[in-house]
Amino acid sequence: MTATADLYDERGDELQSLALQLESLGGKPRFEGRIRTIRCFEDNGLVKQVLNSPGTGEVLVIDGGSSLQSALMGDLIGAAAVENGWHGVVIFGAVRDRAALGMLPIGVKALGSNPRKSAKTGDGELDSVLTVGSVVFRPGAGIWCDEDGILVER
Ligand SMILES: O=C([O-])CC(=O)C(=O)O
Repeated sequence: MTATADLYDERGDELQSLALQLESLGGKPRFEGRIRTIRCFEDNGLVKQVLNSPGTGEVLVIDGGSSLQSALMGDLIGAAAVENGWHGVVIFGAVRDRAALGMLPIGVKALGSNPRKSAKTGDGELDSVLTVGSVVFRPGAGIWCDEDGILVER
């Protein structure tokens, strides 16, 4: 994968760059793909459902309202995402099972972690346009993540 810094030098303002600092918590610090999105709040029913379905080459971006009160993904959902071909998950919220997630061959970026689980009613919105940290995440747009940060197609 091209480094995000080189990609930015090539494409410049065609790309949005996320200034918000997320932690890299998956086994793959570098990942890219097409965006799918979920908006939810302290409820990961929809996240569980989507990552248990085919996501070949895609990156799920989750706007969890930046809540760190409960985890939106752990090692079981992470393993399901690997099985289903997802390239990565970017979470504006928390995960749990940090140590296990770090061993999985998938990209995970998140604000942090909390061992407390989320509700599972399935409340939330699938594939809407998200705006987080001044970056617009459109379903189908390209996203590139590495140690330097996150770039998203406009
Ligand atoms: O089920 C959950 O809420 C998340 C979790 O712990 C896992 O994915 O292992």
